[in-house]
Amino acid sequence: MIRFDAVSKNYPNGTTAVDDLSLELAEGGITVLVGPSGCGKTTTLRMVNRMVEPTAGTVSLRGRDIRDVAAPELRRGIGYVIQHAGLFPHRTVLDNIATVPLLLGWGRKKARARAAELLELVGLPAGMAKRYPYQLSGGQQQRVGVARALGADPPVLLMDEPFSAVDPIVRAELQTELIRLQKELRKTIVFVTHDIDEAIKLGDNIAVFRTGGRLAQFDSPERLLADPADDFVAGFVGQDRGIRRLSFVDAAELPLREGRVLSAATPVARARAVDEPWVLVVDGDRRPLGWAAVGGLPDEGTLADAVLAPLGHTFSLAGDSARAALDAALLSPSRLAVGVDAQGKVVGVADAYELSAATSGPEKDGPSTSAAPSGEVGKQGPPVHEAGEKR
Ligand SMILES: Nc1ncnc2c1ncn2[C@@H]1O[C@H](COP(=O)(O)OP(=O)(O)OP(=O)(O)O)[C@@H](O)[C@H]1O
Repeated sequence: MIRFDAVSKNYPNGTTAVDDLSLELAEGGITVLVGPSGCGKTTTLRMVNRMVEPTAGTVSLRGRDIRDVAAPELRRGIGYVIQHAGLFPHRTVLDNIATVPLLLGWGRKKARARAAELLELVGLPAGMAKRYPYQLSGGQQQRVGVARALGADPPVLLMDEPFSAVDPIVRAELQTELIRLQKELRKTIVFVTHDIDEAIKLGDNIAVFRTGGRLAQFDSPERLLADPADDFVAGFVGQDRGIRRLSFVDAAELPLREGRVLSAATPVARARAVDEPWVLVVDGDRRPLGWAAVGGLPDEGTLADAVLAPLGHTFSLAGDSARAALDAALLSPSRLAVGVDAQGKVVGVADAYELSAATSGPEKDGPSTSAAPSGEVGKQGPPVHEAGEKR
């Protein structure tokens, strides 16, 4: 766990880069520092590995004041990834990745074996090992940068706008890759970005800074979207936060109706009795076949005789979010979304209005239950801000 206690950084020219920051970053989670240019994100990050020394206050790592640890020793436990990867141009990919193990005196063979392992871990083919950085794309270089930072398996990873220099598609791939890696590695990651969407996608917790190096809000992405602390945070989070909040609501929690789901063997008279403009027709196994417009049903027979409108997308109750459900409803001819279980069998349907009610989600003023890091907080000295707390 990384903790900032009343930390400030003032430069001799009078700039306050970070102003009285108290913050506790959860172990094994991704904390994103986000905010407009010049708000002190990089300075905050660099105070963790002593590239920048605070003017006031204390930074501690797992309960130990980092000033008590010699900088080289401290940095052995902290990987560092920067924009443009910062690879050594005259060294091969493999030697770049092996840099830290070699510095630690692992011996060439062991260091290279570790580097080959890491190359695979970050999703690059073994054939790239002998290339030089200029022979790689920007996205591949960033992957090598991540592999190099993981060289000595450090528990902490500092990432300073690592994906900012690549195009949006590669950037999305790298973000997904980082989420995959993190599931496996459980590092304590501090990630700087000025992109709120990246912050929301990656962060277990997000610290939003305002100009002048002041913390505006520290919260989980869900809470940030649901309850921004003030107009600055609301403006920074963006206009469509209502829709984006739905990404954090599990589709399994949505209210579904079963009455509008009828088997193909149902007589049309019974379908009319449902008194809804559309019914969903399913087969004997509850697999969806399509939509029947009740006004257009034949006079007699069963729903098997009806002309069905195409089903559109379904959403899965075993893994999708409410956002996928709302999308399915908006694209459906019936404006209803079809929820299926892991086997693809229909559980029920929900309309767009009911789905949008899911945005009323978590309580407005209570503390976050999903992401607040635990630990000894605020026992002495100034209050330390945990995720979920309003400033
Ligand atoms: N060595 C320095 N001397 C004087 N001022 C500095 C120094 N380093 C940073 N600053 C100032 O401190 C403030 C915070 O800088 P920092 O790089 O931490 O911001 P940032 O939020 O990471 O910005 P960006 O998103 O543009 O990278 C800025 O006003 C910057 O100009």
